[in-house]
Amino acid sequence: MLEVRHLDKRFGPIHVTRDVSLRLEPGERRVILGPNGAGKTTLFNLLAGELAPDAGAILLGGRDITAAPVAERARQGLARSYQKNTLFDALSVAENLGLAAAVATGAARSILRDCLAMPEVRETVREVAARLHLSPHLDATVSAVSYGVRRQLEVGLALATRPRVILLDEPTSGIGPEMAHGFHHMLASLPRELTLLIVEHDMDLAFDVADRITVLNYGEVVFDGAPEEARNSAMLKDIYLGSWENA
Ligand SMILES: Nc1ncnc2c1ncn2[C@@H]1O[C@H](COP(=O)(O)OP(=O)(O)OP(=O)(O)O)[C@@H](O)[C@H]1O
Repeated sequence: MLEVRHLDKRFGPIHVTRDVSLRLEPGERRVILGPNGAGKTTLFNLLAGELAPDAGAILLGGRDITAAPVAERARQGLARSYQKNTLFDALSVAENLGLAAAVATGAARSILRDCLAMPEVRETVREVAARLHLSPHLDATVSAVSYGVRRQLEVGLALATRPRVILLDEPTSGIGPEMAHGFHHMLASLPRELTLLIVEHDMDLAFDVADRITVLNYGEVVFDGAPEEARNSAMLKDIYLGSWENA
């Protein structure tokens, strides 16, 4: 569903993405792990089209999207969520979801109210809210909801575009460990038509959702395998010294 071939990126002298290759099957839940500065966010930026690689190729559903702009990738079913806040604070949860759904279908009008007046948008909002446990918060203004709900909504915005593949950049960052596990179980329960690629900092959380784990270190894939293999890998224990022991 998503394939990365020999991707390479440098920022001046810093070699941030080194010959990265990945292959995600349809419906797969893949977690990218790696210590600070390993190149996880850069890889996401390359996949989403926010950065251009120096070499390598990206294929979505077999089609080469390496040179496709962000909007074109989105049209082809690639969505991403960000670590940073991308929500409209003054709008309600439903309006945020509605806007994402309407923009994705090309149905957005100049007046926001129109979005939620459209039955197909309302249906998407209802469905996404139910999947992400946001239904009780739909009418709340975003500025009034908790940090955890905001993070759920960030994922909701990506889901509302009805993508085939979602890239989630540390969806649980800043959330306490108990809520983070709940969040990951919620991600794990998303429909299998969706392929998920999740950057996660915490190995323990990765085990909640991952079918397969890829570990980046200094921009390079140093591990690609099943979660049980990751759990038993001496090399990964070294890379993650400390945080791994706590996992
Ligand atoms: N635009 C840029 N210009 C120069 N260097 C950059 C740029 N973006 C990232 N880097 C460097 O590339 C390396 C990888 O950064 P990146 O943010 O991709 O890592 P990460 O694995 O996502 O880290 P974290 O877990 O801290 O978010 C870092 O050394 C960073 O300083």
